[in-house]
Amino acid sequence: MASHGIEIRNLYKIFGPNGRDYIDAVKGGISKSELNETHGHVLGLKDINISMPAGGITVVMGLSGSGKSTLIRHINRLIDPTSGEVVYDGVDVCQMSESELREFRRHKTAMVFQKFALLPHRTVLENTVYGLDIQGIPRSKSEEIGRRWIDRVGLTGFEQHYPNQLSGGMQQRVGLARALSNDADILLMDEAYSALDPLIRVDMQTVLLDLQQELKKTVVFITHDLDEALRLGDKIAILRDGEVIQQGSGQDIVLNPADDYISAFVKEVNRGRVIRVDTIMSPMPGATETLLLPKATVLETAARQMTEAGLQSASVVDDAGKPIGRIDLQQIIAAMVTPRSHEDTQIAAE
Ligand SMILES: Nc1ncnc2c1ncn2[C@@H]1O[C@H](COP(=O)(O)OP(=O)(O)OP(=O)(O)O)[C@@H](O)[C@H]1O
Repeated sequence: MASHGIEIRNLYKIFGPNGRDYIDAVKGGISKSELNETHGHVLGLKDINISMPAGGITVVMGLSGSGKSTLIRHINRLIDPTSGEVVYDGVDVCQMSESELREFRRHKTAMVFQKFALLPHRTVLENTVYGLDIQGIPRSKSEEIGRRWIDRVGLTGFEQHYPNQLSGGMQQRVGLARALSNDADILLMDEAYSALDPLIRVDMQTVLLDLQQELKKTVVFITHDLDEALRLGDKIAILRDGEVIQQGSGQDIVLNPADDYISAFVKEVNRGRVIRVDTIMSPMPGATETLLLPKATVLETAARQMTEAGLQSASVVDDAGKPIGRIDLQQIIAAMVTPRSHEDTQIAAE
């Protein structure tokens, strides 16, 4: 099944009985607090425009209350917009009839929740095939599908266990197996890993990245954690007070934060795990070095390989293996150090 992207266009959500009446005021720049205090309505989303690539992971990031859940719930229309479009495969989800929407939700989308939402009296296998049961797929067929996904998320041997016999990470694996078993193109993950312990969380990120290599679903992943966003996101959109304040690749965001708010977020990031060698190399056709690094290699990996090989420099090659540039350790170290902020420079000058 070919994946399709999701186009969010001019999406507004104003919570309250007469949301539409305040669209012009919101377009005119009324603040969230003024809309609430003066008119008793809550600005959920303001003019959201995001292209979510087919077969890629789009991460929506922001602090509590920034509008992440409101946004993801528009994609399967658990929330109706005040205005705007959510286009999937040429069709605006917001204009679908009840029956079209039911089909869309059932066959094109799957959700993974933070609290797993597993049924306590059902086994791992029964939970995994729950969606298939609802679709009326015969048990013999659904169990075959369910067992396959249980195996893919690393839970073989636990089919007959109940959720309370499993750790949090294992329960989330069941949540993922259940979501994958209906073969939906769109995977919606709302803070799916936020309740997990840090190491388990990184494990689950790896599970998703490994599966995604092959499945290439259109994934929308909500998080408030920048490290998670950078690890998972082919694209990241950062929300604040219902607005997108920056979107792009993790590297774009780390290298060119749009404002002080995002600068503060990215300050603590390990730049060596985000910045790629082709971003900082000196362009130079023709291999001059013995070590060849693929262009998407991140700086930390490049530095490790160069150090292990006892080399000061390497050639950077494109996807076809053709040399396109050269990089040395000095460049890598310079790029890995966070630039001084305006404040630091001022303190140093005093
Ligand atoms: N049904 C509702 N009625 C009124 N206001 C709402 C409703 N749902 C959400 N909001 C408001 O919309 C804004 C965005 O909320 P949302 O839950 O989408 O944020 P979030 O980024 O997902 O936060 P969190 O990380 O805490 O879940 C908040 O100000 C919230 O209070």
